[in-house]
Amino acid sequence: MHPTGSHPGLLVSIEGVNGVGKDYLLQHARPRLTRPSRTIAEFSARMRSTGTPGLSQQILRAMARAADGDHFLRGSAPRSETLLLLAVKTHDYESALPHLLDGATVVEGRSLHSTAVYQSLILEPADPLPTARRLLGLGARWRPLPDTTVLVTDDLDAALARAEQRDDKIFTLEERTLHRRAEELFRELADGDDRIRVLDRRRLTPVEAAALMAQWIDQAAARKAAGAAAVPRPRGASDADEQVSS
Ligand SMILES: Nc1ncnc2c1ncn2[C@@H]1O[C@H](COP(=O)(O)OP(=O)(O)OP(=O)(O)O)[C@@H](O)[C@H]1O
Ligand SMILES: Cc1cn([C@H]2C[C@H](O)[C@@H](COP(=O)(O)O)O2)c(=O)[nH]c1=O
Repeated sequence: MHPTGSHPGLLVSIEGVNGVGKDYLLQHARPRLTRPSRTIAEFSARMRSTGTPGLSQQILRAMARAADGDHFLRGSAPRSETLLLLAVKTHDYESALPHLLDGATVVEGRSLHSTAVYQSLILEPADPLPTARRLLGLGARWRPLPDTTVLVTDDLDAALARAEQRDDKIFTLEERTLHRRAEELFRELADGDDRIRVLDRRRLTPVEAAALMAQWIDQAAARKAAGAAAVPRPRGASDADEQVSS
């Protein structure tokens, strides 16, 4: 199987370390978008949500239990955990596909780049970049990479302080180191990849940052619409999903 991503809608991901403002900026950017959009929630929001858990929530909750609350979902089986996280992101795409086929913009709060970054740091801490690229390639065999990615960056201490305040918890030194390395690795993956645009909050007010995010998504959607040929909706594509919200 080789997914081509040949759906008329735009698949966007928002990436970046905890507390950088992915969710905050997206909430302010979405009302500015000129096309209808849907969102796929970040992992933590999904694990908190109530109601009947769907497949991805069940996987994430099982992983959180096995990891005994570890912030990065680290249990004792990092390879299996990596495959499970790739399965979650594949399931997210399958859930979003009906909307993408209808031409909607779907915004993923974290996508395959997050899985590649965090899991490569866990699997190969001494030299994560080649593993991160391999994991992106592996994920892309099962679902397309996003058409465009907005990597949000900020002063790391400021970002982590916001996450700590929001969650009423303090990161350990080891967690802070992992966050710092994740920030570096996100940037390394962005270097030379024209599908990733870096939104540096240090140079922008929140209003400007949200406006720029909306502008980039609109531009990418317009490019995609100009190039996309209509594709038939596959038989059996389901409208029922639990994490894609309008
Ligand atoms: N410009 C801002 N002004 C005020 N509060 C902000 C701003 N940006 C972010 N915040 C707040 O900081 C906290 C972290 O932001 P947010 O939840 O958007 O980060 P995130 O990147 O989605 O993090 P995570 O990956 O941990 O979910 C939130 O409580 C959010 O409301
Ligand atoms: C996708 C993904 C995420 N993580 C980590 C990254 C974060 O620290 C947490 C969840 O954060 P959220 O933004 O609040 O949802 O999980 C990971 O370790 N592996 C992954 O594949």
